[in-house]
Amino acid sequence: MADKLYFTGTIEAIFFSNPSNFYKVILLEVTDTNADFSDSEIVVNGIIGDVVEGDSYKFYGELTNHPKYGEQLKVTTYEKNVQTSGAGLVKYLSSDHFPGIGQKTAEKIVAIFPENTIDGILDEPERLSGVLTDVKLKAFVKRLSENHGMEKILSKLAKYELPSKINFQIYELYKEDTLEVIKDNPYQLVFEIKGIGFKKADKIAEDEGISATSDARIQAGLIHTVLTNSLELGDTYIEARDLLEKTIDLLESARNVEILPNQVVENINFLLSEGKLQANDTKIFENSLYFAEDGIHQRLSKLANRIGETVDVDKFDTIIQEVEAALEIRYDSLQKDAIYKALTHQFFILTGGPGTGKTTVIKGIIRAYAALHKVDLNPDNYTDDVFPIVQVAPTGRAARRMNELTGLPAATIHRQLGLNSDDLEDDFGNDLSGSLLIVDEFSMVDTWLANKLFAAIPPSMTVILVGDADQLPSVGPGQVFADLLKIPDFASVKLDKIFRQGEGSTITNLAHGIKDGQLPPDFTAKKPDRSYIESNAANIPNYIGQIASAWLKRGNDPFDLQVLIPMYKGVAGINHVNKVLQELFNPLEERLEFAFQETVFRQGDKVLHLVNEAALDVFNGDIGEITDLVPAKYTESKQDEIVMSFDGNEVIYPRGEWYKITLAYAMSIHKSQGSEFPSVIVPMVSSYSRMLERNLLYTAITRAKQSLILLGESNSFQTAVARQGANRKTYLVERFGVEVPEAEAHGTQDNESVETLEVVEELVSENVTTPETYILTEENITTIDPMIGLTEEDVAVFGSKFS
Ligand SMILES: Nc1ncnc2c1ncn2[C@@H]1O[C@H](COP(=O)(O)OP(=O)(O)OP(=O)(O)O)[C@@H](O)[C@H]1O
Repeated sequence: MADKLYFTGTIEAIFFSNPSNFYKVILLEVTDTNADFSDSEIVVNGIIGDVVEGDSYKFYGELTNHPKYGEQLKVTTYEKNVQTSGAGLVKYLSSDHFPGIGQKTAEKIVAIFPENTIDGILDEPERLSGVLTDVKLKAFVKRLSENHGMEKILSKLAKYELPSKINFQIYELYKEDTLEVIKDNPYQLVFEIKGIGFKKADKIAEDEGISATSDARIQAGLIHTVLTNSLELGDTYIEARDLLEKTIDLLESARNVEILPNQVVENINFLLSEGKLQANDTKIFENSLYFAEDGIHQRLSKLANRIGETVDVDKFDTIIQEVEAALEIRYDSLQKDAIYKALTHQFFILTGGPGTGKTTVIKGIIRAYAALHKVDLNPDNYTDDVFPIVQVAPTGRAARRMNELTGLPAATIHRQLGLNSDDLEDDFGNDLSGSLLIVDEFSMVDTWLANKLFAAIPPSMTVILVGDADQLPSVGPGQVFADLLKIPDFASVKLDKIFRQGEGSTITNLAHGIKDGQLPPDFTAKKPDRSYIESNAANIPNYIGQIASAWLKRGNDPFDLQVLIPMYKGVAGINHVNKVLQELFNPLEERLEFAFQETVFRQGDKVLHLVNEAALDVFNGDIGEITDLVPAKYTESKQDEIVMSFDGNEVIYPRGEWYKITLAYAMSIHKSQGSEFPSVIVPMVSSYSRMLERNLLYTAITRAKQSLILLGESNSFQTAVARQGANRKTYLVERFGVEVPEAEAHGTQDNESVETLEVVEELVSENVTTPETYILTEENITTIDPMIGLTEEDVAVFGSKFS
């Protein structure tokens, strides 16, 4: 094997340092290298620990050639380069690194450890007791291990072949105990280090000779199974029987060993007795989910038990008449009932499909509430006090829509609570202030977030949850909205009359049909606002390309056309369709583009934000536009940077943050929840297989505001409508003392979280045409198989409103 490529030298400057992941960009003055490299300096980048400017290091890695900045070293490992010669060592030990050690003392130290000086001191510091006082020796050894311990430990960690970023995380957590922890119980890593799963820890344990039937292994397998089961299926618990079976499966297949069920049961009991798992009868819960469900139960019980306001019927009638006059509308009796209940209960739930008047009712509730409580609805008049009406939604787009429709402030739940990150379990954020809370799109809120939200509600606040229970459940575990609707103690109204019908919308009717399990016989017929095109999976990208071309030809805004697809991979998957649409809507021309993983980003691209970033005011599901690409040499971060605008909010991400965005010409149906688009294309083909479910199709279709094209195989649409996703297993309803029929209480294995499937899909390579082999360019779009050519009429559905 060839020698590892290295560069030794002094750090001249640290250009960039990201404290959260140790990514650094460094300028190194080269003193030695085994590479064919003639410059005196090189830029070194990668995951690098605490290095000091002016000190000397040896970096190993590979040379990469940056088109603009030339050769750079991408670091895999590195070590501190301490001179081993006597004079160099004396100089080092008497340097500023070690206060209190002068040249004479340094010489004495080197005399005691002439060879392997640093390791020698660290291993046997007591040998220096004649040279340094106890106090000085302690301080010296501490400084020395701070300077060298990290590299030493990291170099030992290298044998486990974990990514260096994870090695740093491990070191950060355990410091000098790192190697001991890994040797004694590597399974601890599974629970404490993000990025280490059971299988990785198990591999380390095997290397360390830990028995495959050890209790530590079984316990780790159990906890892993309980949590992954919830993340994959969306359930908040697992039946003990299933836990036993799945854990034995995991433990036996990972290390080819027989695991005795009795031992697993003993360990379940042990974990329960230690409080590391929770149980209700035979239902076993991961701790955070158990306590979140319990928290929701306790908080809502208190809220719902509080007596609401009494409102005199005549007075209500007068108020409603005023509201109707102001909004120029006449509420029907169910809508009026909803407004009345909202005013007279501390906790109220409003549900209904698209176009049934949820927003219209919310507007009514706000106005009636303001009239009843003499609330000034002009937020500008509240300079000292908080505005009493708090509107929140789980996504940025949904919050913005609330704001547009009601004209009053609205924020994401994360922002309102001051939660900065998605994954800080214990971060409960701020308490809310105000007297009326309205939460829209509540079906998207998972068990964890619901608990945090309810925990923040002050006792006197009136709470209204709004949503559509027929949409997809939350991505995270639970089905809080659907569950709360089953609890008779809670006041709720289900709106079912479609009001949008009168406006010539057939999309709304189609959506209601699908929700009720019926695809109308005319679903393939051409309507003013929707059309249907039959296509197999392979032709989907071609059709989408043709529709998009026609869309452009008509002078429409590319951002108004949204493709919604259930899967990422495959020829008809999101990734491929995004490439097709990017080539069409935003071809490269003579401009710059930045490559990132499988994607390229260009100025003008439509991008989707994938995580919540409350500090920057961008959230999961937000759609933005790339407004500029700035090469590293012009940026302070010394990394390439992408500048984006999310509805006017400018966000700049250096390369290290690009995993938070992706192209958005096509996006997953899950990510589209809470958003609406003028025109939507929804493909459905049998290759989406298990994803085909009624609430998935329903959610996709209800995103379309003005026009919709259904594209695919009619039997796939039929399958989706027929397949009703099973209920998730949750214990929330029972906590309120409500009995749940057996059939409903048990979800089925089919109820696999689609989001998880999407993630799994990204990991498992499929035997399908890869996007690379199938990129459509502008030339070949026009030479698409004429058999599937679209007629003008086919695409007219998208043109009518603009032409
Ligand atoms: N009582 C009513 N009389 C007449 N029109 C109504 C009535 N209620 C609602 N509408 C109209 O129906 C349309 C849909 O109402 P709204 O937007 O409130 O429904 P929604 O349930 O919020 O729909 P979506 O969930 O699709 O946004 C609107 O144009 C609204 O003005």
